[in-house]
Amino acid sequence: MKVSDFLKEYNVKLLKGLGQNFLTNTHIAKKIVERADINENDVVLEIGPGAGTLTEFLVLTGAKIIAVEIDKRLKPILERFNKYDNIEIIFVDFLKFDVSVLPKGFKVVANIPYSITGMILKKILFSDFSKAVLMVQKEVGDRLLLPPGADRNFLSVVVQSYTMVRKVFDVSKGNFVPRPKVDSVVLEFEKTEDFKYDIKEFWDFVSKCFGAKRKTLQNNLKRFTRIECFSKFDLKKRPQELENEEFLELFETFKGCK
Ligand SMILES: C[S@@+](CC[C@H](N)C(=O)[O-])C[C@H]1O[C@@H](n2cnc3c(N)ncnc32)[C@H](O)[C@@H]1O
Repeated sequence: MKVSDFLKEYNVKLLKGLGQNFLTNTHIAKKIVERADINENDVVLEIGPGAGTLTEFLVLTGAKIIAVEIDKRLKPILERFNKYDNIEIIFVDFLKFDVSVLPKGFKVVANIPYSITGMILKKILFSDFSKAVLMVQKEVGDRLLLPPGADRNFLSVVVQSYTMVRKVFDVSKGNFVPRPKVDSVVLEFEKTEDFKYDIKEFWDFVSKCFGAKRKTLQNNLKRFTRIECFSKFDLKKRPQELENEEFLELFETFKGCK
């Protein structure tokens, strides 16, 4: 059955506030799932299965699928997966879901609700995931990939420092119901083994460095640390101009500066 048929049959009106633009193109869903390179020993988290377009392909991989959906109205539509024993659908707000119950190295595949992208990324990055294939709003995804000098934000720095992040493909508005105002992009994040810091501390540090993006590093740093420690850096630069490696050096210096 098509997504629109499910919605009609179960009389579900999609809610903008929950980012409910459901993917209708099954070729795209298949390609997203293939990109995650899933085998039957994997545990895969899906955030927001919606009407189950991605879930259909996830469940066929034979991996253990944990799908976390906030909207209980979708229960009757998702009940068709009850016939599989490798899927568990949990109706709860993902932001309140305890990801520590998932085994180390779990994967994430999701077309996420765009209004909470930052919070979802934070939760994934702070978890024991190994790889995530996520559809996000195109503008947000493209910004995550920006190199130094461009209009990037603290999330671009954190994500590029902590993971190998790559663009998979663009997805245009016409592939969803209802049709959203924005285009989308699928990104792949692979955790790198060589990041030697505490990701939570690094996230906090980079976010503070970008506190006032238009201001110099000096002006940002002096609000929360002793500026004398950073004499070897060019603090006249703005945070978005720094190379990722420079941010790591800056963080190293910050840690030694307390
Ligand atoms: C963009 S839709 C994607 C639906 C489906 N995966 C697809 O690709 O068609 C986002 C989904 O996330 C769900 N959602 C929104 N906020 C959520 C939250 N905090 N926790 C879990 N699911 C959420 C929505 O109800 C919706 O099903």
